[in-house]
Amino acid sequence: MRIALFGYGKMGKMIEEIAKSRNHNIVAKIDLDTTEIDYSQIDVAIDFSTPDAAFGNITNCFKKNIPVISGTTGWLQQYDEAIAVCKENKGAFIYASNFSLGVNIFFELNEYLSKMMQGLEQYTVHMEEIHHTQKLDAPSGTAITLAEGVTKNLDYEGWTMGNEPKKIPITSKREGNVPGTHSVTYHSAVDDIKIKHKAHGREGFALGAIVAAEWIIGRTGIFTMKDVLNIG
Ligand SMILES: NC(=O)C1=CN([C@@H]2O[C@H](COP(=O)(O)OP(=O)(O)OC[C@H]3O[C@@H](n4cnc5c(N)ncnc54)[C@H](O)[C@@H]3O)[C@@H](O)[C@H]2O)C=CC1
Ligand SMILES: O=C(O)C1=N[C@H](C(=O)O)C[C@H](O)C1
Repeated sequence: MRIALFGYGKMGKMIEEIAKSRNHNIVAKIDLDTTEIDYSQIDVAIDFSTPDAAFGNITNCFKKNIPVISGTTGWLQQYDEAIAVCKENKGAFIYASNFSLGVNIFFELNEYLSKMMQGLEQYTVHMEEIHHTQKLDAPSGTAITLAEGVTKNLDYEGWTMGNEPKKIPITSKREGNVPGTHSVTYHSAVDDIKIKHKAHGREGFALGAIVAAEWIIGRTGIFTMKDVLNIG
């Protein structure tokens, strides 16, 4: 597979390492200093860039009929617009707030637990995410996906980083080099029920993105990691 990396930062470099170990070719590393892109050499684009850059990178690829895997978080206010461009160009797209197998299992567990909590009014839910200090967005994309999973089953109206009624509170912490830790806690007067995922590094995110890129070749449409991993 001939892969173009949009964003050659921490994730771009990790994806390069894992892609090479699976015999793929990195044909372009696009970052801030890139002046020209030869789209004709690209089988699939993998975007781990920045909230400001993602939409342009992704939609330019759709216009060149290149399938896109996007892991960049913090740009989803433009998601629907990106989907429209993808459909116009009969493109292929996977966005995931988190590509790791472990977190995708955790997403399923979170939805299952929230279903079990239906009708148990004595419990309130809150979430915490901890990441490295260079992270640009808050809360994390993964925490937002977790909150969306809970609102499918419980009577909350979205999430808040403050203290708004009826919304799921999310606490974001930025510490050292933490790759990504997420927890969901149900609190009552007598106990807490807590589920937690802790990444030990970025390898899991990068491997998931490569597996998604391998999977999307030859397909047309908008997909999720559920389709790729066949879980849930
Ligand atoms: N979905 C997932 O599984 C994961 C998502 N992420 C997300 O991926 C994104 C990148 O994360 P990191 O690699 O840790 O960040 P990073 O800051 O190390 O790398 C981002 C790179 O994008 C570059 N960039 C800026 N403007 C660009 C443009 N116009 N075109 C191409 N590149 C451009 C920056 O110069 C930088 O090198 C973040 O949004 C992060 O939240 C990170 C890990 C896992
Ligand atoms: O910025 C990061 O590092 C990460 N971002 C993603 C997110 O916002 O959820 C995924 C992972 O937690 C690492």
